[in-house]
Amino acid sequence: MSWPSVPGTPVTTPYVTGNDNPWLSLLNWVADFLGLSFLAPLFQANSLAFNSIKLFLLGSLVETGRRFFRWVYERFDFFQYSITAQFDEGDPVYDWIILFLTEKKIWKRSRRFHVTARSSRRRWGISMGQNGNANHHQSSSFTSAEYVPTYDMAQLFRWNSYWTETRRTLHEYRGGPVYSAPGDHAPGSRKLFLTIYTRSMSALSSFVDDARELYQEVSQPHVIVHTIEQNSPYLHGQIMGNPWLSIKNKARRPISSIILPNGIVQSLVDDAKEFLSMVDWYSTAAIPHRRGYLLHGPPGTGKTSTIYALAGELGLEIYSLSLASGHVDDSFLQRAVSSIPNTAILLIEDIDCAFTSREDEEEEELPAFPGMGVSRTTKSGVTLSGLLNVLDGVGSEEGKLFFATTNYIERLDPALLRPGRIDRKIQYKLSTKEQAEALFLRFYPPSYTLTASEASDSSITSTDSDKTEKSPTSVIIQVSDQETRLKTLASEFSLHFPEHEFSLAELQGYLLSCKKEPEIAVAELKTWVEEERKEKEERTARAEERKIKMKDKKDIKEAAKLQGSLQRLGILGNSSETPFVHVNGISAE
Ligand SMILES: Nc1ncnc2c1ncn2[C@@H]1O[C@H](COP(=O)(O)OP(=O)(O)OP(=O)(O)O)[C@@H](O)[C@H]1O
Repeated sequence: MSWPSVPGTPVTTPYVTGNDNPWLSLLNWVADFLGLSFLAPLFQANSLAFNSIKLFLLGSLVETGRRFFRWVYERFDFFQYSITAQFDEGDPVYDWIILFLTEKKIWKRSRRFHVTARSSRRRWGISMGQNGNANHHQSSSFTSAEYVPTYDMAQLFRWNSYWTETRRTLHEYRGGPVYSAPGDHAPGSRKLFLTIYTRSMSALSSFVDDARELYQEVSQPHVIVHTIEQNSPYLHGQIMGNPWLSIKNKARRPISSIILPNGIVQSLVDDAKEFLSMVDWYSTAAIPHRRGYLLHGPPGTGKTSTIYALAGELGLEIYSLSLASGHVDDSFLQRAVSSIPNTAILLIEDIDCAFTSREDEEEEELPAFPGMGVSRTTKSGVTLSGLLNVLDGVGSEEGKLFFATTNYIERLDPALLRPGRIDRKIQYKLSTKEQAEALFLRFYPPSYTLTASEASDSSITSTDSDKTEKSPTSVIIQVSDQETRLKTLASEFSLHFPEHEFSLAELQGYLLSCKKEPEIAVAELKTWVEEERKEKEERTARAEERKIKMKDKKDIKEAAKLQGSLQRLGILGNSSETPFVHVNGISAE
């Protein structure tokens, strides 16, 4: 093969003619073309330079071809035979998919597991039975460990007759790669990639739908609570993204277990249900689709419990945020709220902690309710205007229920309380007699409670006669007798219970001390009340004492400041002549 000579270039005689070697001919021609014919002597057949250049050219050709095919593949649908989706941790869909993978036993080929003790934190792990069999969901075992597949290697499986592949990325954060289990707290974000080998987009959406349905089914007995951990790098602004990484499963609490007077709970449930069902009305009336509730009152009166029970009743997930941390600032709050999915509950507990005025700081040593002890003020990085912007902003719309709780409603700015931000305020009070009676009856269900004779016999060693089987009729008569007895005891209990003095949480604590013995609970109520009163009085006295001390310290500081100013102005003589400042027996120079 011979290559044409380049016009205008002197014809040189190649050191070796390329007649018998097309590569050599090509090289000589290229060298001539570029005016580098002086390199021709290097191009000898089988020389090192010749072979290297040949390899280089071959590699370049292959790489160019690969890039060209990739370019064509990416631009023309016809060649594409897979769909890849990315799911980011913190987003609810990520959880749906991880659960789905666990349920479909994709983990079976996994060779890496993150093993932890089982807790309320949700990880979608597998607990192994003694025989090595795996259960996917939370089993009742308290002690079992949880095996969470890391999904760090690509896993190929069949789903609905499609070949599907999943892979989780290894994320890097501060000097090194870190693997962590799904649903776990870890620095940095994790991503899950799902590839379905099909051209049909509907395959992906039905995969996600299947995963969502399974998630809803599995989550039903729980209320899911999303929180942000205190040491989260998201919180400290090191990483941007969805910060709701800590997820907890709480046992669902029936709404009927919340004991409040005057049908408050039912009216709250009706209100929230109506709100959720009126999306169209809100959009027609051009009103942002959100609703705010403030639950206020003494601690232990059931504010948080009401919100959790309501979330269970409505099937909503809770995104709970504390503004008390100094690390939460306006921009973080904005980011956190805007990454909450539509139709969810945003809960801010103890909202008063965020903004404490100077007067409040001085007042803070005073207990808000008798015997409550001193309140502590926590500084937050969130400003009132930052919070108002978030509540009014785009991220807070779209079916969001906003709940805030506080023990100090008087500390809240009126701007926060205006309708549109807080639409309903519900006051919680210390327990009434009716609440105490209802709690008593809830505490002693007839089937769990010892009959009077059993209670008195409980100390006697059991004999064979105890084990004699009772007929069903006698059991029914016993249970109904027991009910009557418990009702009588409950009304006696409420008769001796002092109204509006104790919270239901306090009463619950007392009843827990005599779990199965209602008679004892009634008999010892008076003693408990007296002891509690004494303790509360002591606590209040201590708080008062502390308050007086604080006030004195403040007065001394101010007096010393005034004295200094007077000295500087020459109104008082030098320090040796200066009288001491005395306040309540405490003195300062
Ligand atoms: N009204 C109530 N109905 C049923 N249980 C209640 C009620 N009030 C308190 N409890 C019980 O007392 C405990 C504490 O209640 P909860 O945390 O809801 O009080 P809270 O008002 O939110 O307190 P805090 O203001 O300190 O956050 C819970 O275990 C709950 O079961």
